[in-house]
Amino acid sequence: MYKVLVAEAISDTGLKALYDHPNFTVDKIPGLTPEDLKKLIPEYDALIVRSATQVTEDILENANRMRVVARAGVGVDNIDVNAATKKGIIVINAPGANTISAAELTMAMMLSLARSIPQAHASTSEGKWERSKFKGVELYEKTLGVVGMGKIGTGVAKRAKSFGMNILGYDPYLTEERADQLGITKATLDEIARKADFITIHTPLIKETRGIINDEYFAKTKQGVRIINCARGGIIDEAALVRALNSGQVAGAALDVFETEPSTNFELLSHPNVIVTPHLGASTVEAQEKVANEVSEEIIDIFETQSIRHAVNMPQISGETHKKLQPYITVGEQMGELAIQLLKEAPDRVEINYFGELAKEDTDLLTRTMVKGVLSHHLGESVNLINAHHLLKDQGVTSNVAKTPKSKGFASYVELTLFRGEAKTNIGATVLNGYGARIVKINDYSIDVRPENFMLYITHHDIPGMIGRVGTTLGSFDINIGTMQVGRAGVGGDAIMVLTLDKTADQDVINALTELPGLDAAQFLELNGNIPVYN
Ligand SMILES: NC(=O)C1=CN([C@@H]2O[C@H](COP(=O)(O)OP(=O)(O)OC[C@H]3O[C@@H](n4cnc5c(N)ncnc54)[C@H](O)[C@@H]3O)[C@@H](O)[C@H]2O)C=CC1
Ligand SMILES: O=C(O)CCC(=O)C(=O)O
Repeated sequence: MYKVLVAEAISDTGLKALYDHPNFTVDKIPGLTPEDLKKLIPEYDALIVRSATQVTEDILENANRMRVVARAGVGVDNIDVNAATKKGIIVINAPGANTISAAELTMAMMLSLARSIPQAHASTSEGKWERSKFKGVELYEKTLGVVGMGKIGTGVAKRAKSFGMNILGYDPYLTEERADQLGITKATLDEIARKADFITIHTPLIKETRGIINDEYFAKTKQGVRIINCARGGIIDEAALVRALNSGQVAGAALDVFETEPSTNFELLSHPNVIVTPHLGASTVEAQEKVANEVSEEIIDIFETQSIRHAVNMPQISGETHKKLQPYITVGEQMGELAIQLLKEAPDRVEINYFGELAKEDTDLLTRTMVKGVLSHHLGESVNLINAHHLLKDQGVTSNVAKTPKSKGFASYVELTLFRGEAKTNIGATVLNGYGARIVKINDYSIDVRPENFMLYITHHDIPGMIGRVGTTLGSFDINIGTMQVGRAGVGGDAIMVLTLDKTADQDVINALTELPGLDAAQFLELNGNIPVYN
């Protein structure tokens, strides 16, 4: 049974997949104090939060069973992703599930700002009839600057276009082609300041965006600009915003998010030209069902099939790259497992060389897979694809990855070399079209082996009768040979034999083999075959 802690008010309908699953128990305990969460967390395999729970390093310190922290939403700034990575915990989110709700709230905020709807409502409900006080502006033919043209920014741009607005978009990833496609104009942040009547923020809160809208920026904006933030507090400097509102440089601000939440910045919250909501961007029935459903399904997949889709602390690769790497994933982990057994001790240096077509791809996932294979020999299940790089560094192992797009005998070829002082072992692999993955090099000998769970690695002299003697010896122990491959340096010289066996070979078998004339050493190799699947 996997235990999931839901630490916030998250849609039960969305969590249904988890509630109904026979392998999961769910405890929904919203409103835990940090101390209580820290006490409870060691019992759980997964944690689901929204934005109110701070998942800090201190809380994660005791999360020894935990494999997944799920953010039922987009922004993961309430989760210490680095601390999670160090502990090998996957952090997932639900990108896209609340895009429509956040975009619609932004439109509601913009219309409310343009027509002072909340202020007019407050006045009217007090019995006043202040028609001239609440004369607004149209959105039609106004310029909207969208800072951050990701999913929500794009959703806002599309909706604002239908109101007849001219859209300026700023995003480091926005291309001219994409802007043309959307019917908007690609702009800089300064161009938005100079030209926009409304500015809306849709970036994450990161080092680069913290305080990006500040005194200096307001000084460049059009007088009377209106500003909306339904992304994250802290992107707009609140003190600077109050100054700009007081001076009239900013005619109005609509804020769903704040530097600290719940906000106590009453100078801002109660400013007559400010509209505020308590972080409601994703608070719709639909978005809450979608985010909860998305993270529930993904948690089940991670535990049941090791399939990870939306990890924020994993390399994100395109579907196309994923398709090209997939055939190498299993053999990559096996290469690591074999190499560490052959080296017989922990490495102090790891080298990975990619050649040919593979070298043209983003191979980080495959590199992590190999490193995981190496490290799991000594570190067991505590190593995974999330913390593989981190643990390697932690163990004081240096690593180097080199890529040569020129092919090396095969269309694609990858070689893993482990070093320990003077000792070294290397394993090369490729994927043969239609035949699957093959180990094609071991310790500089050319070979052709399809890896299996039980293998035997023999070093010997290239003399007649060797293969027969090994076969007879294994037969005498009732061990069936699956495949047998021989590689040699030259006729009559040093050689290796790699066999796949139908069962394990114990020390008695190894002793019997090493007594054979011409046989130097025999080593039993085992693969665990704990191979993840990626969608
Ligand atoms: N108020 C609420 O309840 C909600 C708030 N959000 C917030 O909205 C943000 C955006 O969400 P999505 O659009 O789904 O994310 P997204 O990842 O699709 O888009 C973010 C965009 O910001 C861009 N960006 C990053 N740094 C930038 C910079 N310095 N200047 C300009 N653009 C920059 C990125 O390139 C990306 O295109 C989230 O990070 C989250 O914090 C999301 C959902 C609900
Ligand atoms: O859970 C929530 O309502 C907050 C949504 C949000 O801010 C996000 O998804 O980034």
